[in-house]
Amino acid sequence: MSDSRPAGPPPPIPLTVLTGFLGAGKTTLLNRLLRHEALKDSVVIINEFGEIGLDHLLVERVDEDMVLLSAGCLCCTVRGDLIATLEDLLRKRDNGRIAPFRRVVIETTGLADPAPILHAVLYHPYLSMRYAVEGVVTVVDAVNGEATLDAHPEAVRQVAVAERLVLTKTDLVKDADRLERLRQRLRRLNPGAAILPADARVEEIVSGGLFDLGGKIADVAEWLRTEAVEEAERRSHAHQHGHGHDRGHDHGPDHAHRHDVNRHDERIRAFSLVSEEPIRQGTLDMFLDLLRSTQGAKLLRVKGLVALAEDPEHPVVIHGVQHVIHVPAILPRWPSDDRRSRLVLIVDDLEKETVEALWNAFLGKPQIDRPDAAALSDNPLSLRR
Ligand SMILES: Nc1nc2c(ncn2[C@@H]2O[C@H](COP(=O)(O)OP(=O)(O)OP(=O)(O)O)[C@@H](O)[C@H]2O)c(=O)[nH]1
Repeated sequence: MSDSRPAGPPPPIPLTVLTGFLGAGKTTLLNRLLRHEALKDSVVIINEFGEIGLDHLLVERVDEDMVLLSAGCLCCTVRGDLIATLEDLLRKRDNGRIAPFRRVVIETTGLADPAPILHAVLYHPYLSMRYAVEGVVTVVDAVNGEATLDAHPEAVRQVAVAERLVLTKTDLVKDADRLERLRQRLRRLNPGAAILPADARVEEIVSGGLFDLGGKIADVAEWLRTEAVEEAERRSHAHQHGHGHDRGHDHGPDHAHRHDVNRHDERIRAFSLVSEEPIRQGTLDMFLDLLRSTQGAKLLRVKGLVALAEDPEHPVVIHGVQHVIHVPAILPRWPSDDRRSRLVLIVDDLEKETVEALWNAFLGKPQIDRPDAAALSDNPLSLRR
């Protein structure tokens, strides 16, 4: 029997989460994004508490839950379950009841933690095949940003999990030092995220991630940004071991903050783990599994590019949020000459040494007074602090 349908699953649909604190400028940015050709056939999902002023955009009702935006995008409001909404969209798309949208943008409410939204997709066996979570874009208001970060841990987490940070309202801040202080704080919270101006090109804001608009692998090195994380680690390390003698150090306006461990964002840090040698699949799985099960709540974000010993030519992309670690893609080739396995972790109140000890133990790197991999797998609680 002949079957003319193309073999294999359809390419995954890129999904972007747009977040940012109340009034930061999410809707303003979204409106600009949706006017761009690249986002024309998008679906926008807005959760029920989102006070988004869509009236001027609406032209036509598609069904009771959806409206067609003038930009050629569909918009729906999540009243209940996000998973059900994402499934329903696929069903309607697959049976031709709605146009074959090319991207989903989820705009969260200002107080939302974006992690559960990423979980909903990454953890779901079917949705994780059909949607490609491209990442989180977090809008930060330059006027209120510092005060918001001080007062609201949700805002700190929104910054920490982002792939890209868009700084709005810089036109209202005349004090360049103040702006630089905010930028430095954002860089400390999430050194791997690009900080973009509010008028950045649309392609930079939505497509600098793991997947391009056609669902293909895009610039993974940019997505990972390990160099930025390593540089931030070096600076922080140099800072702790002598004041101001490293080249990157300055005693700028943020200096005093670095020693104030009571600030919520002092608990959040980013670091990288590197291996020069390819890693066996089983070892990687065990490491990630143990990390996830023992430290999941403290893992805000895990990203990585790993050379597997079984197939070193095709690096594996690791993508995780808290206790969910997902392997979305095996790349057809290395994105650059750097073929080291690299993991970038953004953690809340977790010491690098704890994770590094686990990593080294699994990779068989000898350490003083540390158990080896066998001891760890025999007693998975042995490294918990
Ligand atoms: N001056 C200036 N104003 C901006 C900028 N971006 C947004 N705004 C203004 O900030 C206000 C809030 O913007 P919104 O886009 O509604 O913010 P939001 O994050 O969607 O707000 P909520 O949905 O209530 O959380 C509006 O009055 C915007 O016009 C900017 O870059 N510069």
